[in-house]
Amino acid sequence: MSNTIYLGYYFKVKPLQPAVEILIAELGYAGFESFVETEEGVTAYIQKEEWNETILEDIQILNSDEFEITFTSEEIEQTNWNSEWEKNFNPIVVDNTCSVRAPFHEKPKTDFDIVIEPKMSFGTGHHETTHMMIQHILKNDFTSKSVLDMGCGTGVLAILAEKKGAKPIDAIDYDNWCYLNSLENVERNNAKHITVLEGDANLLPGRQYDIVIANINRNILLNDLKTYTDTLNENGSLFLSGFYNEDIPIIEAECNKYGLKHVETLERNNWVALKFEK
Ligand SMILES: C[S@@+](CC[C@H](N)C(=O)[O-])C[C@H]1O[C@@H](n2cnc3c(N)ncnc32)[C@H](O)[C@@H]1O
Repeated sequence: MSNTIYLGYYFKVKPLQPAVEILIAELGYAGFESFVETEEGVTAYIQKEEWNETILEDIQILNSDEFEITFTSEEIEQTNWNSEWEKNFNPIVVDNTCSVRAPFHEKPKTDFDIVIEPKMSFGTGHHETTHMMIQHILKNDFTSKSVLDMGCGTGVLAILAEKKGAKPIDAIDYDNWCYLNSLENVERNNAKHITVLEGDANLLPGRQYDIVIANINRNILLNDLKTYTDTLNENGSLFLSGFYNEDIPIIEAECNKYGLKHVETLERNNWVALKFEK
């Protein structure tokens, strides 16, 4: 997947309405391509190659006496999953059973149909790890199981878990963008049993689940495995991905330390997704 350099602009707007709406409209005309509304205003992103010094001069509301608007900016490197998707154009179909598609795709004839607008969040099914986690969810019984989707990205796995009958479901991501994107996608898919939370493993003490799903990366998983295990009910299942075949021994050893048994492995292009049982 290609990475793109974006400029992120963090606008503080007083009073908030209707200024934020006008600002977003003007920024959109000026070439900014995604927006996240915040408590103080809006964060807007533009590709660096689209940027030129005069762009902000055309944003009339910035010179208005009615509103007080200040901003800071920074350069960030992001994968724009929407443009990856537009390049590929096809929905992702996993095992002829689950499709993950953008709103502009036609509805495929699959048992499970998930509509995602990923913006900058990870989780369209293009990536091997998401694909394999979808396969695990499809193959396992989620009916009436309580589920944690840790590192939810777009919320795609939590949404599929709900479609497979799981409830209640917590979907957690420490990234504000992913948190907001998951909220949008949960609503877009009419999911009723998913609570989206912004945060990390620190939110877990006191919560219990039948199934924990975490597609993150090797180091974060190793660091947080003990907390995931504590949060898992007896006889519960843990699905892990975000690492390579050669990482299996270290992940397995850490899981064994907490009494988890490795029961299944999926592999795609050297990426793996493992199932453990407590
Ligand atoms: C590889 S993506 C997976 C997204 C989605 N679950 C999927 O399977 O496609 C990993 C996600 O984990 C989030 N993440 C990374 N470290 C985290 C942490 N310590 N706690 C919570 N979320 C984290 C990232 O923001 C990212 O959205």
